[in-house]
Amino acid sequence: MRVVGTRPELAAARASSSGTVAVVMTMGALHEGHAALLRTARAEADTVLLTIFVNPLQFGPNEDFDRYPRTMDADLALARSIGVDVAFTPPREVMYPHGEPVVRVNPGPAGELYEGASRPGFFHGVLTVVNKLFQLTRPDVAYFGEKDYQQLGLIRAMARDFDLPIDVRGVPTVREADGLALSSRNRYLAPAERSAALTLSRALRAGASAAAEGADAVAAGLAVFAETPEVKLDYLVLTDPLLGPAPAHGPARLLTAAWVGATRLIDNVEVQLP
Ligand SMILES: Nc1ncnc2c1ncn2[C@@H]1O[C@H](COP(=O)(O)OP(=O)(O)OP(=O)(O)O)[C@@H](O)[C@H]1O
Ligand SMILES: CC(C)(CO)[C@@H](O)C(=O)[O-]
Ligand code: BAL
Repeated sequence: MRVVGTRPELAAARASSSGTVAVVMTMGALHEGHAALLRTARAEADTVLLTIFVNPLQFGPNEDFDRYPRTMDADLALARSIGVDVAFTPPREVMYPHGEPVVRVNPGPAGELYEGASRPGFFHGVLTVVNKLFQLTRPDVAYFGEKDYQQLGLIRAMARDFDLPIDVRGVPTVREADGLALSSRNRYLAPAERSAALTLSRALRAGASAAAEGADAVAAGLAVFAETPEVKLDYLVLTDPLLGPAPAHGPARLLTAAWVGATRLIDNVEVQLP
């Protein structure tokens, strides 16, 4: 595996890549969710490129940029064990050589909902860095997790609307045995918070079961949140698979975000409306 941190090194590594090139973008602190993306890429593409960059542009002024976990040595060891070909680990000056970008990708109205409503500017920051990393890595295919479902949808929309010749593929959410969606931010949780964090996946499962029986998915999920008042619900919404209004029948998506102590977690599940 080649580890590169500059644009010329990345360009050289990219130029010598053969066949289908896949990219997996991350902010590091890799876990089995990231590993699933990398293994899928390894199985489906000839060259696998991993990017590790904690993007300051997508963090609000009071968010956790400074304390975001950074575990580079372990990340590179995991990537090596999966057979990643190139790891791009740019410092901030390499990604943003001219300082804060003046022009940013506008995520449109869907970027103002849910995560965008709670984290103003979040999707502008995400799509801007994803667009830059697409330009720098020029992949044929890119893998993103369904755990960040709204992010996946907006990246797909950006690829379509900006005519990017990139196949954006979603990978199902990897969970702990008890249902908690893996997330780098889980490592912030104290033991009691780790138990309370199960409220998110329990509420989503309750919502999905209720919906399958023709009952109200959101009401069923809210009932679960009500049992754990120490978990502060941000949103619990039923949408169509493209994040539009919930359909009357067929596939839908139930999305949630909540605060467990000082840690904000998100999760979502597919729901079938009879
Ligand atoms: N549990 C998971 N299952 C599948 N994909 C995941 C999972 N967690 C993260 N990913 C995906 O990995 C990629 C990189 O995500 P990121 O580095 O932000 O990790 P994260 O665990 O989501 O971190 P955070 O806790 O900061 O949200 C994204 O495409 C994200 O959707
Ligand atoms: C896509 C991403 C790497 C952009 O910084 C980030 O939002 C993430 O890790 O999901
Ligand atoms: N996992 C998406 C990136 C973020 O929450 O900042």
